[in-house]
Amino acid sequence: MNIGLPVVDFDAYRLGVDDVADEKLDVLAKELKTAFTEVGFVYLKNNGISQQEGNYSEVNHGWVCAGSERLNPQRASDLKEAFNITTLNPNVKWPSNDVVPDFREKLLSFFQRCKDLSLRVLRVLELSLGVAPDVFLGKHSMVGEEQNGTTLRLLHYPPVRPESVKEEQVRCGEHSDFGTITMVFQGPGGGLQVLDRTGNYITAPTIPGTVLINIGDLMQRWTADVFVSAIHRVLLPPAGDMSTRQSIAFFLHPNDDALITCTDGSDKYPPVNALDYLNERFTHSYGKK
Ligand SMILES: O=C(O)CCC(=O)C(=O)O
Ligand SMILES: [Fe+2]
Repeated sequence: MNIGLPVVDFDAYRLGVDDVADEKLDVLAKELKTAFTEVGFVYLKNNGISQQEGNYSEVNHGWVCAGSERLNPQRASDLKEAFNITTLNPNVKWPSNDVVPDFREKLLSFFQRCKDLSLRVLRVLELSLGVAPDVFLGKHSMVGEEQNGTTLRLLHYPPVRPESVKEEQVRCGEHSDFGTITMVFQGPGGGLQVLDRTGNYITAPTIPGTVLINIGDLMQRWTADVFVSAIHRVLLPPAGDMSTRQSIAFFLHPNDDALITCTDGSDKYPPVNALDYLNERFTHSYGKK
């Protein structure tokens, strides 16, 4: 299958592997650097998260509407709803266990797995750039706690009824992600498209057993544009296709109080507080301005 996006085999540093040889990490670092410099997206295979774990269908009941959001402010609101998990704190509100058995346990453990894998990726990215160890990891020390906005998001795109679609409305408007990196698990139908450097949208199909990882805007800024945060979107299904669409996204963010300074030592972008930066971006996409 020619998929147009790079695939990297993460087996050497998959979840559960504690002993990894430096040479193997170096190979991964080179591969991820190429992918994130040239495209901004990569499929990570043999990453340690099983297809079963990333299987959205087990958790597809009880999702709540997150209100209307438009990721491309030029368009009408995105045709989707979502359920967000931003904390591993057990004291937040969850759907009742009677209504959705195991929902909370499954999602908390999935959050933890996504956290672990994304921090592994960050370590490899530190290596790839030759920056001091901990430059990224040190600023992601509170993922899953109140002082860090990392979010696991269950996305549900309802069937599209042509008569109720507004002009220019799509499932997910053109946007780039805001944070550090994002991990995406798409349902079987795919649907995601990624803008490449030549200005064409390429299809990012679902590849079972992989997780799709992309760079967010804050990471692009942090690396002084070495890594690219690619625009992506989900259009409407073909006319007459009444299927729903589901996906899960894990948006990794730095700790709220992190000061983000270009890793190359330049002042291409002035230092910025992570929370200030992200709040500004969120305000924009919720149309609050
Ligand atoms: O639904 C998807 O596959 C991706 C959604 C997305 O890009 C986002 O919510 O940032
Ligand atoms: Fe996105």
